[in-house]
Amino acid sequence: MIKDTETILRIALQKSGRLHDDSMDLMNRSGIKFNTGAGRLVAQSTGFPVEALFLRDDDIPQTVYDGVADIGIVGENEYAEKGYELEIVKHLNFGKCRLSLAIPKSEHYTGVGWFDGKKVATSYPRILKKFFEEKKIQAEIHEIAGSVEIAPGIGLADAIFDIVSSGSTLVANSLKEVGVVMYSQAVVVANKNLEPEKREILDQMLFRFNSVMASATNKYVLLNAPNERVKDIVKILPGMKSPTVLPLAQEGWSSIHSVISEEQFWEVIDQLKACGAEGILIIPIEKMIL
Ligand SMILES: Nc1ncnc2c1ncn2[C@@H]1O[C@H](COP(=O)(O)OP(=O)(O)OP(=O)(O)O)[C@@H](O)[C@H]1O
Ligand SMILES: O=P(O)(O)OC[C@H]1O[C@H](OP(=O)(O)OP(=O)(O)O)[C@H](O)[C@@H]1O
Ligand SMILES: [Mg+2]
Repeated sequence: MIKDTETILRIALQKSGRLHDDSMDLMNRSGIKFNTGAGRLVAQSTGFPVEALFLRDDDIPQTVYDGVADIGIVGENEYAEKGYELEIVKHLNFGKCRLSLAIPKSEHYTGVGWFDGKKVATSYPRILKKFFEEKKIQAEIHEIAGSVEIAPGIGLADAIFDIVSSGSTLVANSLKEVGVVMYSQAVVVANKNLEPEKREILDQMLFRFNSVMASATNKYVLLNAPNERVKDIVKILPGMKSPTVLPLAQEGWSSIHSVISEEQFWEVIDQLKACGAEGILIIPIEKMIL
């Protein structure tokens, strides 16, 4: 239970952009709602001791490091680029992308040595510098804040190092991806010296995040089967503990209930049907307490 305390946990969230909606959605589904108004940069939560600071994602790592915010939600790419030592307390499974090297489509790529003597435009100079040092590549790194993908086309650089997700930005700019340097997703980062009361609020928040995230990837399965096939079906459907088996009004038949990950479900559906399962229903789960 949340103690009657004055302590408030401050969380830095992206003000607008790729991570904003998913971050707010996760907080909302965790029962942490903010009384935000248009353009507000600070917002209190109703019913949970949390205050949000809405910032540009570039500023989140330092804000958490300095202790102005206690925790933050930011891409691993931005965290790695800024280089402040923070604790990654949770991977959030959204904002998934990679930081990649890309060159003009017409170029013949000969391996990482291609970059020797070349000029590479990026918003992630620190990560790229480290990568080139490790590979012993002498390249010029040209830092730009945005629209990196147009740099080769306008003669500003020979290549780029930028975020790739679907790859459509690269295709639209006649570039091709030639190497992935890091994979990234949104993470919760925390200041390394959180006081115990704040750590307790953080743990309660992470418990809620875990419940919400588990419910998103799991489904409740209901199906009917002849009694003599129940044993075989139970073997296929492990469930959280073990499936629930209830008698149907119709003699000789049972209803089987279980929880299964969506991925697993597509793998076992044919086996279930082969075992005589009928009337299979897949139902979304609102929250899942692990
Ligand atoms: N196409 C994408 N697919 C998935 N995740 C992405 C994509 N582009 C960016 N991200 C992730 O979202 C983060 C924020 O991206 P966004 O484009 O909103 O950044 P920004 O323009 O620097 O925003 P800000 O105005 O806050 O500085 C990135 O650092 C990365 O972790
Ligand atoms: O591989 P893709 O799916 O095309 O995604 C990659 C693009 O997504 C991001 O930009 P965003 O669309 O967020 O716009 P921005 O340049 O304004 O940040 C990123 O900076 C890339 O340009
Ligand atoms: Mg930014």
